[in-house]
Amino acid sequence: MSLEIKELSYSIKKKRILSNVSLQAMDGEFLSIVGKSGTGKSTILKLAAGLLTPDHGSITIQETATSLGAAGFMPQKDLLMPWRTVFDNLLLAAEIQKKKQQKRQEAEMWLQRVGLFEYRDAYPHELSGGMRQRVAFLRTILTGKEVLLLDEPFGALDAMTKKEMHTWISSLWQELNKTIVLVTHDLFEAVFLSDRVMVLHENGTMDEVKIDVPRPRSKQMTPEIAELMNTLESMITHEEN
Ligand SMILES: Nc1ncnc2c1ncn2[C@@H]1O[C@H](COP(=O)(O)OP(=O)(O)OP(=O)(O)O)[C@@H](O)[C@H]1O
Repeated sequence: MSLEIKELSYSIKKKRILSNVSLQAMDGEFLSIVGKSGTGKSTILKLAAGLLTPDHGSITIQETATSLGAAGFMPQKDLLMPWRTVFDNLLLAAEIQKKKQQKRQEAEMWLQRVGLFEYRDAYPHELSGGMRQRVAFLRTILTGKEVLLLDEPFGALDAMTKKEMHTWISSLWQELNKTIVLVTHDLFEAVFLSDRVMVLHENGTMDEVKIDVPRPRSKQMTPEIAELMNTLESMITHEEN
C-alpha cells in the first residue's frame, strides 16, 4: 500500500474540518477524491503532504509516517515561481535538497521528452496555461516520490487544454507506475483518469466507485462514462441511485 490514512480528524480554530476520515491508495493506483465544496478534500492532501498536522489519526506513506516532502505535492495555485525560469522552477526541490547538479540531467531529459526543451529558459508568463501545468507536474515527478498528490491541477484550464492534459497525464502515469491521488470537481476527469473515485461527505464518510473501464479510455463521453458520472453526482448530492 502506498498511502494509508486512518481515522483522521482536523480542526482549524475549533472548527472541525475533517472527522474520522480513512482512505487507502494502493501501489500504482490512480485515485480521485470528489465531493461538495468545503468537505475538506484539499485539507486531506495538505495533511498527506505534511503541510498540516492532524489532531487525531495517522497518515502513512509507503510504510513511513508522513512528513514534509514524503509525497510529491502539486498545489492548486501558485504553481510556478514567476521570477524563475522553467528549468530553475523544475530544479526547485532539488536545490532545497542540495541535489541540483544530480537532477539537471533528469530535468533536461524530461523537458525533451514532453517537448518543452526549447522553453527551458523561458519564464512562466511566457508559457500557455497547459504548458505551465506540464512544468508543474514535471516538478512534482522530479521530487522522485512514489506518491503524487494533485490538488485540482486542471481547474483553471480551458476545456480543450484540459482534455489534452488528461490524455498526457494518463499516459505518463501508466508509464511511471506512480500512485496518484487527485482532488477534482470535474467528474469526467475523475472517471477518465481513475481506478477508483472516493466521494467525501460532510460527516467524513466516503463512498467508493470503482472505474472498471478498460484503458485507453475514450476522450469522448460514452454511455458507460455518463452512467458512472451520474452515480457519482447522486452520491455527492446524497440522492438515491
Ligand atoms: N486556513 C483556514 N482557515 C479557516 N478555515 C479554513 C482554512 N482552510 C480551509 N478552511 C475551511 O475548511 C473547509 C475545508 O476546506 P478545503 O479547502 O479542504 O475543502 P475542499 O473540499 O477542498 O473545498 P473546494 O472543493 O471548494 O476546494 C472549508 O470550509 C474551508 O472554508
